[in-house]
Amino acid sequence: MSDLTIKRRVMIPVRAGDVMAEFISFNGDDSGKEHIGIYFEGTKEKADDYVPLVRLHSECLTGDVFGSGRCDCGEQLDEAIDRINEEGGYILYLRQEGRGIGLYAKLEAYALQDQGYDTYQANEMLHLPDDGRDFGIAADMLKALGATNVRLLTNNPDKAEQLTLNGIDVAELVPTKVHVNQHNRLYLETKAKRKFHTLKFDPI
Ligand SMILES: Nc1nc2c(ncn2[C@@H]2O[C@H](COP(=O)(O)OP(=O)(O)OP(=O)(O)O)[C@@H](O)[C@H]2O)c(=O)[nH]1
Ligand SMILES: [Zn+2]
Repeated sequence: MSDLTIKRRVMIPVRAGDVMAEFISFNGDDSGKEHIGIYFEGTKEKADDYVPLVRLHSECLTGDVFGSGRCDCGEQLDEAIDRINEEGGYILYLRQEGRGIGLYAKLEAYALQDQGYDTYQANEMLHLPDDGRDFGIAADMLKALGATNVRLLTNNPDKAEQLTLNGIDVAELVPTKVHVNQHNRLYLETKAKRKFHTLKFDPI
């Protein structure tokens, strides 16, 4: 049973005012992480069998804020805003930087990747989990929001599995586009190879 409740909903015009988004804080998360829910009403008319489109987005300061080419996070966040603003639903912005190891440790991992280790090996070299995220908190947030039946925007099967195990019905898996460039190709290929992300690549 989830102990999370909604604390506050505040409307914020994002994308220079082009998109209205409601930022939602929660009571009851003792991690102190300040995970945030973001609701988009949707610009498209909703069908009778409408199910909200949901993106669980793990924080990535380098990608989300600075548009780093080493990963695909910034592009995926933009894509999620575009699609969810159109269809209606939620982005859960989870403060799980570096797949849960934190920003400083992610920079250590990047330094090891520059020496030839892959993204998961680099975490292991630092004696850290290759993916330290727990999506149970996302399930609790969805329950607090009353969104227990969702369409999930992801290529990561682990997100759907963890939501399902925690009582959320994932009605559909909606893949994101593959945002590949010369810097992040190995990062993306490694996700597909090691963690079974559903990514189909075209040659650059
Ligand atoms: N440790 C580590 N974390 C990374 C690296 N590159 C990106 N990340 C983190 O990986 C996370 C990516 O999160 P998401 O985009 O939500 O999820 P995903 O698991 O890639 O799955 P999708 O839903 O398919 O995008 C962010 O927290 C990034 O900071 C890396 O090389 N090492
Ligand atoms: Zn990133």
